[in-house]
Amino acid sequence: MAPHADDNGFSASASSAANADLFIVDSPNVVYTDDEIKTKYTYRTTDVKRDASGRFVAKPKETLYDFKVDRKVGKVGMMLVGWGGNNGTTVTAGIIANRRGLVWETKTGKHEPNYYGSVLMGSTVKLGTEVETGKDVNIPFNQLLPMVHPNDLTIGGWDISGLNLAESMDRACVLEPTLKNLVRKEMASLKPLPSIYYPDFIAANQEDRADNLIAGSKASWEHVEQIRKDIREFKADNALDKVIVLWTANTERYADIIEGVNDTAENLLQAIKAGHEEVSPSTVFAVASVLEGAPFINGSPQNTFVPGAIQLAEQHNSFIGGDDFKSGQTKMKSALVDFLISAGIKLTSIASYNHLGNNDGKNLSSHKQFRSKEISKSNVVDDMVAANSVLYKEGEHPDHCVVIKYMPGVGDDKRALDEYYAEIFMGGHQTISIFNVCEDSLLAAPLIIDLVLTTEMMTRIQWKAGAEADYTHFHSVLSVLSFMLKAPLTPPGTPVVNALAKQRAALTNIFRACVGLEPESDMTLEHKLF
Ligand SMILES: NC(=O)c1ccc[n+]([C@@H]2O[C@H](COP(=O)([O-])OP(=O)(O)OC[C@H]3O[C@@H](n4cnc5c(N)ncnc54)[C@H](O)[C@@H]3O)[C@@H](O)[C@H]2O)c1
Ligand SMILES: O=P([O-])([O-])O[C@@H]1[C@@H](O)[C@H](O)[C@@H](O)[C@H](O)[C@@H]1O
Repeated sequence: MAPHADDNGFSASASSAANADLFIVDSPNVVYTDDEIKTKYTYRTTDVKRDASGRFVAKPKETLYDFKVDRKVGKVGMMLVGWGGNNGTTVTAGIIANRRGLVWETKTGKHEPNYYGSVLMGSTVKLGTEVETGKDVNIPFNQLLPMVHPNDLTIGGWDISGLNLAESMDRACVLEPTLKNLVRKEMASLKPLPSIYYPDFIAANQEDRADNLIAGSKASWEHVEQIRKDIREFKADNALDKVIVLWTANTERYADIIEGVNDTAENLLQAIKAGHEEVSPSTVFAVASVLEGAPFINGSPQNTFVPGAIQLAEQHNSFIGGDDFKSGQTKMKSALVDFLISAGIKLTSIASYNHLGNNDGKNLSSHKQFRSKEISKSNVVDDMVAANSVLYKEGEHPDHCVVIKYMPGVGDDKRALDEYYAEIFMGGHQTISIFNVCEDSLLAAPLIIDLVLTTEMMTRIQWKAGAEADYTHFHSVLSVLSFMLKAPLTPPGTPVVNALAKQRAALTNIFRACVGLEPESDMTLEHKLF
C-alpha cells in the first residue's frame, strides 16, 4: 500500500493508486495524493574524463531529482494545421470510430476500431517481475502515467482548403467506404478554419486547393493575432483546459536563417510585424501558439523552428517539438541501421527510394519541398555511425541516397524500396533489400495521437533538484518526442539521438522515473546469477 503522505513529510493524505485499477508503486520515495504523484528519484549516470596518460576515467554519478505529476488530466483540445489533409482527416475519422465503437464491413470481413501504430495506445512496457512466478509483468504504455485518452480529445484546426472533413476524407481516399459512411455525418459537420497561405513556401501545384484563406500572402502580425484568437475561441467554445497545436499541413521549403530577421525571438517578432517574406506559415503558427501558451508540434520536415522561434518558446516556457512524423521507411531505417551497426556490421550504402500518389507526394514533387524531406530522411543514421569508431573513421559515413517520386496511381499506399549494403567478416558483403508498402496516413495518424498525448503529459510533469528549489517544467524543446519524429528537435547544443530503441527507452524511463521506478535495464540478473 502506498505510504501515507505524512510518512515522507508531504502535506495532504495519500489516496488511491496512480492508476486506480492497475498499479501503485510501493516505495518510500513515492507519494500519491488526490492531485499529484510526487517522487524522489536518483538519476545514475557515468562521468568520463581522461587522465594524464589519456586513459578514460569513468566515475559513477548520482543526481537527486524530485518529480511531480499532476494527476488531473482535464479536457484537452487538438488543433491540426492542415486538418483537411490525408493525415488530418484520417486521424479524426479514426478517433470518431474508436469513440463510438463502430464496426464496418470490408471484403475481408468485419473490422473494429483500434489504435494500432500508436506506441502509447498499442504497446506495453515492463512494470517489473512477478515475485511468485519470476515472469515479466507488462502493462499498456498509456497506463504508466495518467494520460488523456484519444477518444476524449476535442479536435479542430485550420486548412487552406475549405472542404468539410467528409469531403476531405473522400478526397484523401484513405479509408474504406463502409467506414467513411459511418462517420460521414459527423465529419461533414467539421469545417477547417481559414488559414494563412504564403504561396512561395509550398509547391505551386497546391494553389488550386487554396480557397479558405486569411487575407495576406506573407507574414503579418494580424496573422499571429488571428491564429491566437482562433486558439482562444476554440478553447473557450469547448470549455477546454488546454489546447495542443500540431502542424500536419504541407511540407514547406526551408526558410533561410537571416541575422536580424529570425535569429532571435525579438528579431522574429519584428520581422513578422514588418511582413518579412522569409517567415513561413508554420513559423507564424509556432509563434502564435507559443504566445498563446499552446504547445506546438511540427509533423513536417521544414525548419519551422528557426532560432528565434526556439528562443521565443524558451522565453515563454512554452513547449515545441518536431520535426517530421517518422512513419514507415525512415522508422524501419532507424531500427535496421541501429541493429546492423550495433552488431558490428559495417553498413556502407543505403539507397532509399519511395513513391507515393497522395497530395503530400504531389507537393514533394516540387524540388524545394522535396529538399526539406530529403534532409529529414537522410540525417537519421548520423548518430549511430558517429558512435561506432570501430567501423567508421572520423568523418566516414555510408553512402546514403533518398529518392521520392510522385506516382498518382498508388495514392496513399506509399511504396518504400530500400537496399542496405554492408561489409561483413573477411571481405564478405551483406545486401538487404526491402519492399515496404506503407499506407502513409494510416501510419502517420497514430503518431499524431502519440505526439499530442505525450506533449499533453509533459505539461503535467515538473521537476526540481534540491529541497529548496522550485518545481519547473522540462525544457521547452521536447526531445522526448523523438521516437515519433525523423529529425528530432533538441534543446540547443544537445545531441540528437535517432536510434529507435534508445528513443523508446528514453520515453519509457522518463515516465518510469515519474512514478519512482528505476530505468528498465533488461539485465534480468535474477535469471542469470543463480
Ligand atoms: N506518413 C505520412 O503521411 C507522413 C509522414 C511523415 C510526414 N508527413 C508530413 O505530414 C504532412 C501532411 O501529410 P498529408 O499526407 O496529410 O498531406 P496532405 O497534402 O494530404 O495534407 C496537407 C494539408 O495541409 C493543407 N495546408 C497546406 N498549407 C497549409 C497552411 N498554410 N495552413 C493550413 N493548411 C495548409 C493542405 O490543404 C492539405 O489539406 C506533410 O508535410 C507530410 O510530408 C506525412
Ligand atoms: O516513411 P517515412 O520515411 O517515415 O516518411 C514518408 C516518406 O517516405 C514519404 O516520401 C513522404 O511523402 C511522407 O511524408 C513521409 O515523410
